[in-house]
Amino acid sequence: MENLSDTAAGWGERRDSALLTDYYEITMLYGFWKYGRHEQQACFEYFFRSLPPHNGFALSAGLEQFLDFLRHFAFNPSDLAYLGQQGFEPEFLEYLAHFKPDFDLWAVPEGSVVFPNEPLIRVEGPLGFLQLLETILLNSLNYPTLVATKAARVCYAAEGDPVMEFGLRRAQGPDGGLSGARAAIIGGCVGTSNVLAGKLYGAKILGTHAHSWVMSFESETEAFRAYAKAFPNNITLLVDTYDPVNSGIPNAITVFRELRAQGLNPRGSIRLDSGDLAKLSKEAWRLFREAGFENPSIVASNELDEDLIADLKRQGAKINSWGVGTNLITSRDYPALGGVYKLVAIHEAGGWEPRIKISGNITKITDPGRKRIIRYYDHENHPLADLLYLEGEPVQQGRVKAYDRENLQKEITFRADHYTELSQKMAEGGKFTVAPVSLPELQARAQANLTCFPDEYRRLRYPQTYDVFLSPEAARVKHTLLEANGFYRTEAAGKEE
Ligand SMILES: Nc1ncnc2c1ncn2[C@@H]1O[C@H](COP(=O)(O)OP(=O)(O)OP(=O)(O)O)[C@@H](O)[C@H]1O
Ligand SMILES: O=P(O)(O)OC[C@H]1O[C@H](OP(=O)(O)OP(=O)(O)O)[C@H](O)[C@@H]1O
Ligand SMILES: O=C(O)c1cccnc1
Repeated sequence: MENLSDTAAGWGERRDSALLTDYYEITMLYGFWKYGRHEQQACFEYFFRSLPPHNGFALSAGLEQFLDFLRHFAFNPSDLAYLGQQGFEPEFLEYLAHFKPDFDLWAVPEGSVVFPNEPLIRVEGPLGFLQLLETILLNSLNYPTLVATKAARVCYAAEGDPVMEFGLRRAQGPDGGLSGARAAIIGGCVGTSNVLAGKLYGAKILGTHAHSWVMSFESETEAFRAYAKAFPNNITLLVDTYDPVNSGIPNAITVFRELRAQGLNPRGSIRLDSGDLAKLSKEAWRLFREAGFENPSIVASNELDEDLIADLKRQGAKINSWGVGTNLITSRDYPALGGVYKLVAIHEAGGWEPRIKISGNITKITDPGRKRIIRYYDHENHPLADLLYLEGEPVQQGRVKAYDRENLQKEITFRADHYTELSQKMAEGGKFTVAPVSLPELQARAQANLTCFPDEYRRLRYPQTYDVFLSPEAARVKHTLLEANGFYRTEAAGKEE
């Protein structure tokens, strides 16, 4: 197996990633090619239908990984040989060998606050190629968006205290550990314990030490002293291997005092990883202050999540730094974002024709047409609502008329001060028109976007629902297609005579 490369996103450069797809994408591509339909222009959009429970928003992430995949997309000779063994004919393999991706792409930048049913990516190009993109696009976006969203909640609960991402050891495989760490940083974590994520993405690497370090020495003090000698300027001592109050904390204080006696100026930093974190942190705070350490750093870890952190805050815990692993990187309470990729328009002789997917479940009926997302704000720059406009439709200003996605009869009007467009054009004719953005910039962007939203959308329980509406033209087209597909027709009751 090849190693991950050391470029910004890494795994996109694997030479066999064109096969990282579901088999049916390739059989459909074959079918389109066989019937000469593969070059027909189509438009697909990526969106998710619902937020994780209790979430008022999501934070987009993973786009760079998808773009990296696209930048390197190619079928290599061994991929083609493998597909040949599966029975695909040589002419098809020849077509794949010279596959030149040609597409236009619009996307909401990473680190944006987004909501259900918004087209986070819109891609236009040959039907065959766009179909092939479905699986890898969903795979690239769904998980990072979930983890970035979770991280934003965890950091919100921590009220500005630094949160370190500690999840690699319990992540879903090496790639979960990597893309999860990247997403956690976008969501607000100050750094990660994942060293490769530091190298690949420029994430800050951070850490303390394990219980095994202490257990490997004859005494706890000896262990602390040895660690302090190796890293005199920056240590956090893990104090719960034996007995935090009677042993770990006093021994850590002894070692920090020794550093002081050597002329150093340690803040005094410990990690608590078990027991009653509120009670122990208060006790540690008191003992450090009595020993003349005015502002000790008290790190907590142990199966933390946003609810537990909020609860510890409520209890007045004297914790000022958090290490969060498993629950964040696995998004344990909601392990998959159900993002989907749907055909919304197809280019026929007369131009673009919108397409709709009908469902008995009204929330699953798609919004037809090639769309843009417009976010409206009030005069204090607080977002009011997002509207999905059709491409080419004029954007309303001032008094805005909008329609409920599921009940098109319902018209909503509101007054807006200004608006922004969320999606940006990122590729034209298969060529990328934007450069990758650094991880610190993505984190800063996410923070700025999040703080635009008032607390009621961000609180951890029963957040206010943010509205996503259809524009007048998007609603009209949806209504027309629903009508054409018999959606409003009701079956006559009773039997025919
Ligand atoms: N004050 C507190 N309020 C609420 N939850 C807490 C508090 N202190 C700790 N917890 C959480 O309770 C859970 C259980 O922690 P606890 O230390 O009892 O078990 P443990 O991990 O098995 O400990 P040990 O390693 O000593 O066996 C953890 O998720 C921990 O973060
Ligand atoms: O609880 P999480 O949120 O997943 O955070 C990471 C956990 O991983 C480590 O424990 P582990 O028992 O693996 O190793 P240790 O000996 O260093 O404690 C660490 O001490 C945390 O408890
Ligand atoms: O550095 C740490 O303290 C750390 C790293 C990974 C998992 N748990 C803790």
